[in-house]
Amino acid sequence: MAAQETGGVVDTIRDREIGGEQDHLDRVYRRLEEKIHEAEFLMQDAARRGQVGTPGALAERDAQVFRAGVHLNRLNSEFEDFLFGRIDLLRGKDGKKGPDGAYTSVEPADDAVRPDNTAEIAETLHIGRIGVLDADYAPLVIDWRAPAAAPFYRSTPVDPGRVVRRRVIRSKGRKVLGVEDDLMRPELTATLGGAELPVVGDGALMAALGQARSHAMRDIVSSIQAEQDLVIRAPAASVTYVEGGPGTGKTAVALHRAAYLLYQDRRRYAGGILIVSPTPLLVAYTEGVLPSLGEEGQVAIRAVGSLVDGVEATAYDEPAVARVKGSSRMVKVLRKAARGALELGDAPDRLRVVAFGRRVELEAQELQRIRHNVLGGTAPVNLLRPRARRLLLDALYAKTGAGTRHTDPELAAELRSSFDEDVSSEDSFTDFLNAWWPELTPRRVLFAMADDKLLARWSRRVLNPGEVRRLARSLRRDTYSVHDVALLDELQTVLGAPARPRRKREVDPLDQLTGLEELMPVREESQRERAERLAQERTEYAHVIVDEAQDLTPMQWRMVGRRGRHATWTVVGDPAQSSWSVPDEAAEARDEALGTRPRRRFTLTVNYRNPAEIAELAAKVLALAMPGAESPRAVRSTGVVPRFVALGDRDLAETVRDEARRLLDRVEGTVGVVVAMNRREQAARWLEDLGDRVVALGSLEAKGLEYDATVVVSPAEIADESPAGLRVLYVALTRATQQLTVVSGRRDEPDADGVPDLLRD
Ligand SMILES: Nc1ncnc2c1ncn2[C@@H]1O[C@H](COP(=O)(O)OP(=O)(O)OP(=O)(O)O)[C@@H](O)[C@H]1O
Repeated sequence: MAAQETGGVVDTIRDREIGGEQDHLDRVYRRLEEKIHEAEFLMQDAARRGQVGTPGALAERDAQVFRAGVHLNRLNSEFEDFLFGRIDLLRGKDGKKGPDGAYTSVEPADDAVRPDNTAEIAETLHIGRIGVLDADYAPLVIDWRAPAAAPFYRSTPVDPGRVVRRRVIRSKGRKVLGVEDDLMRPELTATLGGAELPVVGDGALMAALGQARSHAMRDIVSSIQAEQDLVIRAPAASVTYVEGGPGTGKTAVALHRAAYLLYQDRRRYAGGILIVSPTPLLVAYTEGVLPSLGEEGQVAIRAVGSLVDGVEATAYDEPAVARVKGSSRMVKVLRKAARGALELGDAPDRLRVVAFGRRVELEAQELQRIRHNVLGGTAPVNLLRPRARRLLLDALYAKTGAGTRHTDPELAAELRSSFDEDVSSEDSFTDFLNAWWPELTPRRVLFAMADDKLLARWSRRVLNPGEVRRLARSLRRDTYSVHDVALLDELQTVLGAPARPRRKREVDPLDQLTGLEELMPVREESQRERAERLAQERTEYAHVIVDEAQDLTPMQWRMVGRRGRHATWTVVGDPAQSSWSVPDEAAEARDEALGTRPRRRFTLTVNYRNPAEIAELAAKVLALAMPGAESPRAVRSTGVVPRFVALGDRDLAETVRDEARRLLDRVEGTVGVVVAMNRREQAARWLEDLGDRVVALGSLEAKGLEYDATVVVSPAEIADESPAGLRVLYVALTRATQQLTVVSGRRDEPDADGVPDLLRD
């Protein structure tokens, strides 16, 4: 027996407690199996009814297929740690139960604790990824998002509510591996079924934080902290605004909030949740979290460079160009360019048609006047084409003099309509219109802006000559940059989508039911097609979550704003990590995107990522980057101080390789090497043969990511990259969960210990 082998009383208690949880988990799985059989039976029954074919039977079949499909889909998903928590509670103030079968009151009854500080546990709840009721509707597992699960996250020794003991259960598949307890009321002697309530382990949070990191973020569902839980469960009305320093869990909280909102109101969020992330790397790092929480389908995680369909931009502009492209001054330039690009078609300078048997012409000046007239308003350029066509016909008709020849209005109207019909079917007219008022695409206009002379004309009094030159040059590249995407999106609005005949949707009887995104095996293919079509057609979302919001430029805010005009929002960010150099301008664009919706503000204060030793070093840069800003409190310390390395007589490549190799030997998980943006290709080559645990990153790509260990290469180079360089350096220094090495380049002026000038006291 394990208890005898190790010989400790503690281990005996631990084993007994693990055994108890194992019994519970076994009951849960037995119940899940029953539910799966039930669902399978329903599916078969539905299939039989389908053959009857009367309308009533078909409708009932659809409803049954739907319900059974939902069950099967949920139950068939194998979760690593399906059941992860438990709370033992005192009797509540009232005896009322909620829909999940648990008592609702948060506060204990006045007499729940006896005068001698003893109490009886009145209710035990197990918390898991989905809710499971037993055959008598008693809760076997409470969904982590249900109100009854909130005390699992909210209870603290200062404000324990009814919770006496909070337990995190670690399991793999069907086997319970361990338990970790926290006592919320250590002063109490509580009993459960007559026996004293035991306490095992020393805290689940620390165990989670110390684990090695991989290239995929893990969910934090078993260790969400109270201040984070308040954000996750904040009501969805209007704007939830969250600030917090590096590592305070903003990204994790945003993802868990998406899952929570879907649970709360699936029907409302069938309109889709959009999560905007700064880089494809962060998308890849975080996209597994929602599926692990049992949510897929309704949430789109998109990098800010991939928000426009058909474009996946990863290239970065040099800071001076990015500053122009991101600025709201571009709105004016783009409006002018969209109108100016009309003139670039190869239309002849006169329009000549044959009507009523003779030639009718419009001269260049007349055409110019018509164009000017049509463009008078602010309507989208492509949508003005029908108006341009009509004014051309008006002018041609006036030239024929036919309008004055007939006084009978009916006859005149008939004549006019046959004129319109004849002329507009003439090739000479349609060819002219196509060239003179071409259907413009955002790409075509942006391409036209790559011409210095044209751009100078369109940006007169908005951009200076140096800005024009740099912008035009950057647009001559053959790939789009991340900042170009917001320009393309703005142009789409300025141009308007050309009118297309609407595709008629086939009628789907299941449309009347909610939650269809939870796939049903029998209809899997058509459901997927439907989801894809919906995603393609979707240009607006019911809820928009912006991660790393401090980095959005004004033009990007406009782009994101258009996707959530009627949405509620969750905006998470940290001004101290902003890589955008004109924060006031971005704040203005953000306020415009969010409109006048009221904001509920939250601040996260605890750094769960960096050990205190690394956080302390980063705080020095924070003091330079944003004097007076407060660092979040690091929750743990490892005793390993950051290492400083100067080049000496070795070169940078060799030094960085050696340091990366050294860290690979010291940590189990990943190593990130952060360099200035213009060194990223070079750094990738340095690390080529060190395996896939190590990654080279440009400073801007490090956003939001984390590694067991990091090498930050030449702080001075990173800081000098742009006006926001110190804040970017702050980001780079806060990526490690265990160890940090700083390599100084020539520019860093390291002291005798290798500490670069920027990081000295
Ligand atoms: N309650 C928690 N329990 C366990 N781990 C947590 C908790 N909160 C945060 N973490 C972990 O801390 C790390 C940092 O979280 P996250 O990336 O969400 O922070 P962030 O505020 O977005 O950071 P940054 O601003 O630097 O991008 C992650 O590994 C996350 O899993």
